Amino acid sequence: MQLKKLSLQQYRNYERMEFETNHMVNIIVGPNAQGKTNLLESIFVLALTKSHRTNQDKELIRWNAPSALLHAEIEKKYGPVKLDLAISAKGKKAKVNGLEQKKLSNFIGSLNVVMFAPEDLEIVKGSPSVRRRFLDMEIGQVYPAYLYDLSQYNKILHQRNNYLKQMFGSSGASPLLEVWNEQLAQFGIKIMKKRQSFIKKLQLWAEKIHAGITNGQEQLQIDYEHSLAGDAQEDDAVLFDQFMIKLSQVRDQEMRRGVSLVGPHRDDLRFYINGKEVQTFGSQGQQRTTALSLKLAEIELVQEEVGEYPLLLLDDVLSELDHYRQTQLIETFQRKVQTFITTTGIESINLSNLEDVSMIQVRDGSLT
Ligand SMILES: Nc1ncnc2c1ncn2[C@@H]1O[C@H](COP(=O)(O)OP(=O)(O)OP(=O)(O)O)[C@@H](O)[C@H]1O
Repeated sequence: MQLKKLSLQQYRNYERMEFETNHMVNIIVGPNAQGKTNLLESIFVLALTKSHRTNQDKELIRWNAPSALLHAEIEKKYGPVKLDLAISAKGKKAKVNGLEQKKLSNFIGSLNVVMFAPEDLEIVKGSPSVRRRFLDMEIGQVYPAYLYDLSQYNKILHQRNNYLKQMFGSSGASPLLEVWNEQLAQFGIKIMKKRQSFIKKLQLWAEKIHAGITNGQEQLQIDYEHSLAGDAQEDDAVLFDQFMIKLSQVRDQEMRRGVSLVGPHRDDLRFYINGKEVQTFGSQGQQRTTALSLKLAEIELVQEEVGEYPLLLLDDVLSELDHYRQTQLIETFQRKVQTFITTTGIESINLSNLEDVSMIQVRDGSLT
């Protein structure tokens, strides 16, 4: 798929902006704090209705403005698609080809993007919540129904935690807790199964791509860590039983602590290079390459699942890669994946291998 047109109104530092492109590689150049990341972020928001860098939607609206409007025209395999997203204090309104979508999950997936930004190093180095967010964002744009299950799970989890807090210190049977347990297990296993199958597919691509980037020197492995024993790909009935047994095992502990201790809200991912854990033993370069391999694997995975390549958004990361890795990246994707690259100076980018490039200058929320 290709982005042909993007217009923004009252979005971050853009009062009004229109941008058209027919190019596969689009380089967005400008000094710091001019709006380069804001522009990439707006494309990401049009894909997922959420920013990659904040959970606070109101930060996306230009200061002192009531709402932000985002519009994109995309060329897809089966024809053009127009997307509109309005963000205000009341919430979000989304339209596909002029038709309002009652559920945002019906809007998500119309545009697919893969963003690689400096903060993605946190997927490897940061806390488990960063990795869960990564999983949720990526799975959600390929299977929007996953987002519904996730929101149901989070609602049940929230209510169950409130109940555990009320029950704090008590012991004995609690029929209400049994009801929460069944619901938690029911939605919990849906999420775990989706995560497990996504990670298995991601692993296949990431391993291959990582070997390519490192000239065959490094083998990357991704492990899914979850609350239940064994493979989360088991039968629903088996997983349900395992979930319920685990809940009964931690019951006293949960009562004492007043929090839910079992379920996908405690999942994590582990990365290994040649058998050694990257988070603990990997160099800065290996951690960065691991994050890059994951993102590039996602591009292939989206293509496999959706039937079209997503857009690739590279926020200030190309200059961080050495010449060999820049060339690998560009040569792999430049003819098939429309790419948007931000940089403060084009001298840090190896332009010699690039084809079909457009250069856009950003100054204080305006493009030239
Ligand atoms: N809601 C908002 N309303 C108006 N301006 C905003 C809003 N949010 C952020 N900004 C402004 O946007 C600018 C930052 O833009 P952005 O993050 O896109 O910078 P950048 O060009 O990517 O810079 P860098 O090269 O430093 O990453 C800052 O000047 C910031 O004050």
